[in-house]
Amino acid sequence: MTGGGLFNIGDFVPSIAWMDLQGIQAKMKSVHERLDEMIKRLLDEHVASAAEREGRPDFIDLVMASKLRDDDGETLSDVNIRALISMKSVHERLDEMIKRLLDEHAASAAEREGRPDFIDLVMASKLRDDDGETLNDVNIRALISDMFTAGSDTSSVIVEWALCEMLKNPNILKKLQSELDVVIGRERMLEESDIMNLPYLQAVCKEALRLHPSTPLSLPHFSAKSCEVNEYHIPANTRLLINVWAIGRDPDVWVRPLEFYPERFLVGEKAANIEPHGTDFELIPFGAGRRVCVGKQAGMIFVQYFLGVLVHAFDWQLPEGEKIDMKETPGVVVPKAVPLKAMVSPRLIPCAYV
Ligand code: HEM
Repeated sequence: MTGGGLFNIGDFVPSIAWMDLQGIQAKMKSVHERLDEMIKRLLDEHVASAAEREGRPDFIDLVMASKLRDDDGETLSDVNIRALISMKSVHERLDEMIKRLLDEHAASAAEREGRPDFIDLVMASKLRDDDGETLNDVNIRALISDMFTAGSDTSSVIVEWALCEMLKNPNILKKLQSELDVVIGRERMLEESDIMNLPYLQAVCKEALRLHPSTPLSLPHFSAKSCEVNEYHIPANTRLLINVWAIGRDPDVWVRPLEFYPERFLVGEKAANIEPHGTDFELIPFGAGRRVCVGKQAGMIFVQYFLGVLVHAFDWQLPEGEKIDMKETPGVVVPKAVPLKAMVSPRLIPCAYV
């Protein structure tokens, strides 16, 4: 999974792909060969134990049987079957984890009496079918799986970048902590409902998304047909990348573009009305248009909530002699090359942490 997300120059400049300059293709090939060997061994063991399953075929027996069937003219080859098993095992582990989470969630329903959370609402919608469409258990687990895969790293890298920017600019950190103290106080933790009363926290998060968008080249798009965009001709079947990172640093759009300056998003400033939801093209960390991130609202809440809690509940300091290295490391999501190391100390009353 990590290899699949690496930035492979050959994917973007196909004429030099054969050189495999970073050795990524060779590495991926060797990983696949090892996985394929392992699955071959598994399949051999499976064949050897066929007698034990007599009359109780499992998934692999059924897939193997389908290899022999070709009423629709399509059959699975040995390679297809091994690829299917490799993806299936990853999905099965994630699915098992989500099933356990849902069981735990159901067991603690009484504690949430009158305060339904996201899962309670999704589960309730399973029973509603006024528009003729309902979610089944598999749909719900897939939705939660999407939240884990598409929503975890994308949110956590922004929080880390924002903390680094603030540790480099302690006045911003102090200003944010004072806003949190005035609005929430020091006797309880931040709650999601506080976010709308915290304009400086919102501005800090937008500024982090501007300078450090989680997916700097968005996700690749593909032109099914040829089209014209802003007088540029885009041929059919072309892979398109949008440089969100460069748009966020464009000096024609942003005043002091390279500076971490959250105030630019406050009332009265030039960027006060710019929102990152895909309608203002100067700031599109979630993409825009038909394929805009479906989790953009959730993503904004995750980032604002996690950052807000961390900054409100703790004082942050760099260890003696530690310097922040702001280098990025390539990937679909761009984290810091050197993870942030910091020391935290509590700043709320002790019972607020329970
Ligand atoms: C700060 C957090 C997040 C960021 C920065 C982010 C960013 C993005 C971006 C740039 C895209 C591609 C948009 C395009 O193709 O133009 C995308 C797509 C997507 N995101 Fe997110 N995302 C975040 C959180 C989430 C969360 C929490 C979820 C799930 C609940 C999610 C689910 C998805 C899905 C399913 C797509 C594919 C949409 C499609 O192709 O139609 N994302 N995201």
